[in-house]
Amino acid sequence: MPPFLDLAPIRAARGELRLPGSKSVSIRALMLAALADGETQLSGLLDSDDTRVMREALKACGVVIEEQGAGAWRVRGGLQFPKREAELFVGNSGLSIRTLVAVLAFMGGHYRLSGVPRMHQRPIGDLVDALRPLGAQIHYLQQDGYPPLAIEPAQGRADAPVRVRGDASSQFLTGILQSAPLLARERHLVIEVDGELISKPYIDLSVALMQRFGVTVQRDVGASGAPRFTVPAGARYRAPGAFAVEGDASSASYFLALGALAGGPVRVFGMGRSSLQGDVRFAEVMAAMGAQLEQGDDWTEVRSPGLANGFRPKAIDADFNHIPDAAMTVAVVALFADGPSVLRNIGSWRVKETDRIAAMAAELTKLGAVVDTGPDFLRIEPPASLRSAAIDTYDDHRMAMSFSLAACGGMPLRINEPACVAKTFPDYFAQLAALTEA
Ligand SMILES: O=C(O)C1=C[C@@H](OP(=O)(O)O)[C@@H](O)[C@H](O)C1
Ligand SMILES: C=C(OP(=O)(O)O)C(=O)O
Repeated sequence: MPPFLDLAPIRAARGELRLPGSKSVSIRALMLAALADGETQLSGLLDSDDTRVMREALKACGVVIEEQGAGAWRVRGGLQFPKREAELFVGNSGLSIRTLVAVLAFMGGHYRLSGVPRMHQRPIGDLVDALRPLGAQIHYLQQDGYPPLAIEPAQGRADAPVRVRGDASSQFLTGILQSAPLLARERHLVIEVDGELISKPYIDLSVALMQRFGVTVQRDVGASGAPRFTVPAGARYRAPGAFAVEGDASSASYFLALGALAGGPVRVFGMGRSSLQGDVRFAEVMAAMGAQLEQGDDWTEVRSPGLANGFRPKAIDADFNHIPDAAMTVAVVALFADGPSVLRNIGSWRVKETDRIAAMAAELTKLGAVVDTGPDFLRIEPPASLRSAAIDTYDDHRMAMSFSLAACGGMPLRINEPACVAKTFPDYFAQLAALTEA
């Protein structure tokens, strides 16, 4: 891809799209299939940078993963990975490194995990701190609390409940949950969250997928009032035979927003009422902002009169902790709203692909918005009319995808370094072009 992409003003958009597979479901399904007794036939798996690093990491651990056609992979699993020594590169996939570390800590081998420079600035200390009392031998290779890491075989184990913090990322808890069958061999495993838990729907997704692979997680509330999870002794993953990955609800958000801004109707297939991902709730945000929404089990459609016909989204002031990824799309839709919008409780944005609060504020400002930020919020006052700008993307796929929607503002727009969309949606711009009229 060239170093920049010039987008013509988008006057109208309509049509249908089959969504790429969900990143969150694909990466979970690869890990669970790798740990499950038997063979799993995965279909609809996302093919992108994030899923490739996960697949390659598991293969480097000796797991047999074979491609059988587009999105179709056969995984031969087992509770022990065959290779006990491996160097793993995880790019900038937070979900991959956090779930790999929790599992590999109890595999009895020697592993090293590293990523791109930004990955080495993304925190992992809360996960390591939770695993060490269980005997995990995890060493920081550069800076305490951050990758790269070295893992040695675990030694000894306290028989106490696992305590994990969940206020920087929910992925630490997801990692420990997924590794539970390695830890609950003789006794129940109890995991308690210390303090606040963010991004909760991703935990619901983890528990739902573990169930699909044969492990039931009991949920209740511990003595301190914090969420508590129990996995029974002897729990083992069983390959479900076939497993179909649903469409990506975060990727859907760009097209649903397109339907809202450019009129639509835009219908996405692969995500609807029966989806497991929390980001399906982005569709409700479009409805709250004044667009019309229709949904079936496996599809979602958004339409509106369109900006070109005088439609203005209603401003919104809400807590977006439950949909941190799709909330970036809301921030760009807010550029066109009938008043200032506030996105609250999005502090986790600061430690993702980039500092997303700072990046979002800088680029929205280039387009003419007046933006205010705090540790965990973003306030966006829309401009009377948008200025043309060259948008920097900070190697963040969601910066590139969400800002492409600003082209609905009637002016040309440049997206710098558009190739970063390869993290979760390699052909995003081709799909966008297919639905839009300049
Ligand atoms: O578990 C998951 O699949 C994810 C959890 C979220 O991260 P945090 O829990 O760090 O907010 C989300 O931003 C990420 O893209 C995917
Ligand atoms: C934050 C994201 O991913 P991860 O944490 O898995 O790198 C994302 O996809 O927006």
